[in-house]
Amino acid sequence: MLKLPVDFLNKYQALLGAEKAKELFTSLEYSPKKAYRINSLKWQNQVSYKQDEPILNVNAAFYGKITGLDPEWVSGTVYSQDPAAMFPAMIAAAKPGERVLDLCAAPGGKSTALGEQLQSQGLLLANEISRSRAKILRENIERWGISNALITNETPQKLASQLPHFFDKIVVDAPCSGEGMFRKNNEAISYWSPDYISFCQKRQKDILTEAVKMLRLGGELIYSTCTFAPEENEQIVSWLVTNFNFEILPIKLAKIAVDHGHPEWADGNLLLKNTLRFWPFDELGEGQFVAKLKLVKSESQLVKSSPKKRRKHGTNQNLLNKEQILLIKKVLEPFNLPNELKNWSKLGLVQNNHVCIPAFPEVASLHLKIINNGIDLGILKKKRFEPSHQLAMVLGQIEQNQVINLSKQDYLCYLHGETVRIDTEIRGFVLISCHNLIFSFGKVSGDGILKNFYPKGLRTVKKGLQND
Ligand SMILES: C[S@@+](CC[C@H](N)C(=O)[O-])C[C@H]1O[C@@H](n2cnc3c(N)ncnc32)[C@H](O)[C@@H]1O
Repeated sequence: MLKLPVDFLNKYQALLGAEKAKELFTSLEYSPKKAYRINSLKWQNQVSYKQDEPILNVNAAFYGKITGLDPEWVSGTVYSQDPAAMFPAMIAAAKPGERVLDLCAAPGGKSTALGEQLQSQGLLLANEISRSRAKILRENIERWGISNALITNETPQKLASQLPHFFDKIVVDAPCSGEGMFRKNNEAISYWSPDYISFCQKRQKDILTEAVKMLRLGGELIYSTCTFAPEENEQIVSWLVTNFNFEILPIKLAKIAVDHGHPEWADGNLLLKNTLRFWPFDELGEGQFVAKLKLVKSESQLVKSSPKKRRKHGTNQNLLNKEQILLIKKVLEPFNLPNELKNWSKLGLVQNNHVCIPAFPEVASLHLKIINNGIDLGILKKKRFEPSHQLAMVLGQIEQNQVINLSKQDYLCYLHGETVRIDTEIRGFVLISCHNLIFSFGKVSGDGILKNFYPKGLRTVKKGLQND
């Protein structure tokens, strides 16, 4: 049985009334319902998981449990996510060509969905303040096959100083007191106190103050948390409306009943009813709050509505020369290229022998900690080119011919970093799949040995294999 803090129990009894509060406390005792999304960027879309319980309103999302060793996950075909947490990105509804910022992005649940919505057109800036979490964010965005993401490891303040009025949409999935996580992660209970809620509220205001600076006039801000606390939800939205020129937009959901924001828990603004509240007792997932706001015009903001002119610096990045193009072409020739790769020879830039197609070329003149910019194509070595893991994941978006499909046994050995013996006429770089889901590059030598190109940092430990 969960040991909930007395202040927490009293607070929600007062807010919800005894009966609803009891429903809430009881629901926190149940196991969370697992769910996953299928990646529409990947052509296969063939997954072995059951798809008979869809999450209404969210594209290609279903209740069900997936595991991190399955080819579906390793190939970036599915992403495990709490069902309610799928809604903020769905509500953001990014359109191809837009500039979208996911300001608090790791591990990447929202970013992967936003990248999918953009369909490789426009820009997704996925930012994460924590270095270690930014690394996980990169892995997830890479696995998903997204080619137009700039991944940064910055504070909101630093980003805002470089990119004023720049984005069409900004998602702030804010760090919060995590009351919605209580049943998933009991540790969240130990952090809880009224003071912690105040601390979170202050941090949310700080983050949002910077987010607003980066939004263009008419742009949309999607604010979400996974907590129930009105201080971090309705009261934050009221604060945004009072201090900046925001309008709270209605959110339409079909065929499901969710609770709405409670004006009486903030300043009484009736438009707070436009916001959404997912409670665990709704059985739509963990706790989640979502608001969609539009930055409407005001005289003061009109003055500074265009992106800041940037000084040109030497970027130290060069276009590909003829010799480099030939080396890369030799490797890419056997593969079918998705649209965003078709102009690689013109768009590719080289820096310290690394070749990339930047999602945001101008970023070189900014002062930001960049984790990845667009597609890392690979690395130029002495008279040869070695393709990157990210390239394999982007190529996996469309049907390929130069593929070796491994048995489940060989697949598990490959994930562990072993070389595998295979019977094939193909030589050189190949895409590697299991259940026809592409998850890596490999290289076949003359004696039928498949050299392992699965990145060392992603390899599984032997223990995982034995348990399978
Ligand atoms: C709720 S999580 C984001 C989850 C993510 N959007 C997803 O869907 O996978 C909040 C993130 O905010 C980050 N964060 C913490 N403090 C922050 C701050 N002061 N400014 C910006 N981000 C912060 C945390 O490291 C964490 O990764």
